[in-house]
Formats: sequence, structure tokens, C-alpha cells
Amino acid sequence: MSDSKRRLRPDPKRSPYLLWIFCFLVIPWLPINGFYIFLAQTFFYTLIAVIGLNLLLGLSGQMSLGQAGFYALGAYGSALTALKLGWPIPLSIAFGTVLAGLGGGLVGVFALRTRGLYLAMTTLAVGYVLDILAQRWIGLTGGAMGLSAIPQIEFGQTKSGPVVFFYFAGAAVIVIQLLSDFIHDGRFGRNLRAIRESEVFAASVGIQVSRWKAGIFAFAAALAGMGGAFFAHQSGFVGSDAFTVRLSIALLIAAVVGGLGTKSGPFLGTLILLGIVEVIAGIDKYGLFIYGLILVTVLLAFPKGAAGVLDKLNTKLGLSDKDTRLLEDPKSSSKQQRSELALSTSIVQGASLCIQSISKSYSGLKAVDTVSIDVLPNTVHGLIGPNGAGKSTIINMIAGVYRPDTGRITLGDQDISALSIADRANLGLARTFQNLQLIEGITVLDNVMLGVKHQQSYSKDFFDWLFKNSLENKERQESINILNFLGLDHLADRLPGELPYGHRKLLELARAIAQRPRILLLDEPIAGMNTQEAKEIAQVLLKLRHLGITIVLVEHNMEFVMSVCDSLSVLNFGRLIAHGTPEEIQNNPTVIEAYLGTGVKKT
Ligand SMILES: Nc1ncnc2c1ncn2[C@@H]1O[C@H](COP(=O)(O)OP(=O)(O)OP(=O)(O)O)[C@@H](O)[C@H]1O
Repeated sequence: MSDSKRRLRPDPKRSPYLLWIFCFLVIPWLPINGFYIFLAQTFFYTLIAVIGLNLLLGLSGQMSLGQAGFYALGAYGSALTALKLGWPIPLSIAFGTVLAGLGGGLVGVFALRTRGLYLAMTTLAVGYVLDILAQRWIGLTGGAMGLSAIPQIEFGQTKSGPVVFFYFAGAAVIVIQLLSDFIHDGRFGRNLRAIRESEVFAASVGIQVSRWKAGIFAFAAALAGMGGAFFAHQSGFVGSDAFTVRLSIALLIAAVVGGLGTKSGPFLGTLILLGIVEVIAGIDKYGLFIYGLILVTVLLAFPKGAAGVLDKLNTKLGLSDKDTRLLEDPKSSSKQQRSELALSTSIVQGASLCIQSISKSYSGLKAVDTVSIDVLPNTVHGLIGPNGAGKSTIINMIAGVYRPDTGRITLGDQDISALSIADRANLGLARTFQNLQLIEGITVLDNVMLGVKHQQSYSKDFFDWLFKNSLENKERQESINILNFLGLDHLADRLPGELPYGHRKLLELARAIAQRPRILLLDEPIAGMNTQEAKEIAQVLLKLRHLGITIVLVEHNMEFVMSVCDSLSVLNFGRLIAHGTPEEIQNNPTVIEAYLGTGVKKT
């Protein structure tokens, strides 16, 4: 396969679905006893709940110990509507799923202000509250005595009921697995992984972090609810005992044992979980203890779970995808010129930036004191000054990480002072960080694609992915052009962790360029680089300016600053002490005394 085709390959690996469909058609007709059909049904609906948790925890990094509560919402919602209102089962299952999703969304909006351990504790508490409600609201749920005679899928004949249920739940799993793969493969997965890495970073590439977090929380809750709804119609009975924290832990174990954040992890983890449940059925008293033991063992021995073990095996057998890395001449100048041309067509014209009398104090310390700076469009502006002068604070105020105590910031003719980080990014502000921000678990190319602006409504994405993958391919091509431009295209299939520091810095710049910025903010772009690498970055910045981007940078290397900047602002103790061309600044006695000393030459 040619490189360009391989790069543009539609990523979703669809062959597992053929296996699925084959098993799906064959299993019910095999001469196996009804117990195995029952087990397969249980496997299907448990898998649905585990897929949700895998997306939540594995991709977005949010821990939920309350999935049993949403599972209960789905089970009661579906059981009650079918039992008391006589709704058809597919409709009642859909209702249970939506009810759990709404519950998850509601919890999401409030709970997602917390993170890490606190989020885990909050979701645990939500799970407890829903469990206690199920126990105590006897009039509705029947408490521990439960609801019985819940309609089961019979389709006229009780005899064929289990097989119909098998198909029904199996079809739901295929759809959910497709959705999960879609999320893993494309923009959704990249955005969620970015949020897991750093919320400030995710917002800086234009992701509306709280919406995405609440959305994936609701989706995972809906899938837990769908699992619960299937459970209710399988057993025909729902009692509060089924929804304790033990269920939440079992789902968590399946997700972790299978391999968090992997596409096949939930399938493998659920298989292992149900296998264990069958084995320990006779020693139920010690069930929780055994679950815990398995979790600890897997975490220590196989941190990437069963999917990680399979992956290693595939690599050993030469079946892995990673063997198809792209190795080309890293710097073919004609290729770079072509990509520069392609890039020039997608670059948006740079904007002006106007900072008016901004100040910022940190608990009494005035880090920035009534600073005003004007940056003209299509120029490179440098912010310089000694350590602690307030440069990074200004960059962070421009990007929206900090709000100025006073003053205002205008991008073009738009006042952005009160906008969120993501809104500013979507208006054309892109940035790099003093401490590199890259997503380690995805390829170099995917890191760049994270910056590419989404060009169509998200609702169209799924069908595009399923049938053509044209949008993803277009975004890939755009990102490859940028990697070509920076001479990094031969590394497109690598992971960022495999790159030397200089290339990692370039990769961050590539991601920022992919955002098609009107203003590019660079916080110490050559820190840690050698002289040759610094010269290459200087060339890149001059080309970017030539293409029309406005650049604001903070840098301590004066030779570099003087060679790329059109104008400079000098800060000292939070105050602006000078403003002008590099030549004017080099000859300014106040600046020489406060910062430069003598001997800085423009190169
Ligand atoms: N989050 C914070 N909380 C408290 N003080 C802070 C915070 N961030 C910065 N400061 C203080 O504000 C002042 C300005 O810091 P800032 O990082 O903006 O300076 P800088 O010019 O970027 O320095 P450097 O060149 O060392 O990065 C310093 O005295 C610093 O200690």
C-alpha cells in the first residue's frame, strides 16, 4: 500500500464485526442448553454497561463508582413503564436508557466540578443515594421484595423468548460497540483524551471542556441504564439488592481488567468478569474479596489489561499495525515547499492584539501592573524581561487562563476579556506552553489533528465514519501538510514519547498551526533547544509570519528574539519599561540597565 493511501486509510477495523455477526447468527442454533443462551444475554447487557464505563474512565479519565445507581435507574424505569403503563418492551428499554442518561447528565453538571478522588467519592455517594431510594421507596420499587412479573421478551411463544432476547440484546451490543469504536477512532476520542491529559490544554484547542465531560458522563450513565433495563426484562424481577456498590465495582473491574481506553477491552473484561462470577458462584461470600484481589493483581502485573496483553502478542506475531510506520526522507525541500503552498491556502489572516491597562495580583503580589501593548497584524512581537517580570502571566491573561483584575484585551475588533479559554481559541487564539502539552497515548499525527477545526456538525460524523471517513481523511491530509512543513511527516505514526525534545517542541507548534490561528502565542518556544534547532524554529516563525499569522512570544534567548521579532515590549517587576523595535530596545539605557546589560547583537 502506498504511503499516502496508508496515511489516509479509514481506521475503523471492521473485521471483528463480521465475527460478531457470525457468532450472533450461529450460537442460538447450536445444540447447547438454555443456560448458555442466558449467559450470552447476560454477557451482552453487561458489556453495554462496561463499554460506557470504559469510555468515561478510559478516555476522559473520569472515575465513576456510581454506575450501579444508573443501572438501577434504567432497570426501574423500564420495568415500571412496561409493568404499570403497558409500554412495549423496546420502548420501555429506550425510556430506561434515556432516564439513566438524564440522571447521569444531571449528576455530571454538578459533580464534574470535582476531579480525581473527589469525583470518585461523589459518584460513590450518588450510587448509594440511588440504592437507598430503591430500598426505601417501597411504593414505587417494592424495596427488597422488588417488582415481579415484569414483561419478558416472548413474542407470542415463551419457548422462543430467550432466542429473541439474545438477538435483541446482541443487536444493541453491535450498535453500541460501533458507537464506541467511532468515539475511539476519531475526533471524539481525541477530545476526550485531551481532557484527560489537561483541561486547560483541552480548552486551549477550543474544546468546551465542561460540556464534553457532562456529555460523556451522561452517555456512560445511559449505557449503564440500558444494561439495567435489559437485566430487568431478562429476569422478570427487579429487587433493590441487585444494585449495590458491588455491582459498580464489578463493572469497574471488567473495564480495568479488559484494558482501559482500548476498543476491545470491554469485550475481554466482561468475558473474564462473567467467567469469574461463574467460577466463584459457589463461594459468593468471598466474592467482593476475590474481585478486589483480581483488580490489584491485574493493575500490578498487566497495567494495560487483557487488551494490552493481546496487543503485545500481536506485535510478537508481527500482526501489529505499528509495523507500518512511515519512514521517508525527513527533509525533502520540494515536499516542504509544496506543503507550504498547501498551508498558505488554509491560513487565516492574522489579527491585531490590543492590551489596555491590564493588571493582575496574586494574593497581594502585583505580578502585572497596568500594562498596555499593541501588536500589529502579521508581525512578530516579543515580550521580554527578567525572571518573574510577569511575561507568562500576560500570556495566560491573553489566552484566558487568568482574568485580568483590571483592563481589557481586544482581538481584532472583538473584546475577549470576559471570554473562556475555549471561546478565545475558537476565535483564533492558539498557544504553546512553557511545559510541553502533548497527548502521549496517541500518535504524532493525531496530536496535530487535535488542533484542526471541526468543519461540520457532530451529528454527521458517525455516518461519515461508517461509510466514507472523508472528513477524517481531509483533516489527516491537512495535518500531514503541517507536519511536512515542519519536516516531521516521517514521524507521523510515532508516539510523542518516542520523539527527542526538539521534535516534541515542533510537534506542539504543529498542533497550534493546525488551529489556523489569527494570533499565535508562544511561551519560550526554544527553551531547551540547541543552536541549530533554535535557528530552524526562527526560520519557521518567519515563514509563518510571511503566511500572515500574528505571533506573540516570550523568550529569554536574546539572539533569537532580536532575529525574529518586529517589535518588543520589555517588562520589569510587572511594569512595562520599554516598547519599540529590536534596535531601539537594544539601545535603550533603561532596558540595558534592568535586563540586557551590554553585548546583545542583532543577528
Ligand atoms: N499562580 C501564581 N500564584 C502566585 N504567584 C504567582 C503565580 N504565577 C506567577 N506568580 C508570581 O508572579 C510573578 C510573575 O510571574 P511570571 O511567571 O508571570 O513571570 P515571568 O516573567 O514569566 O517569569 P519567568 O521568565 O521566570 O517565567 C512572579 O513573582 C511569580 O512568582
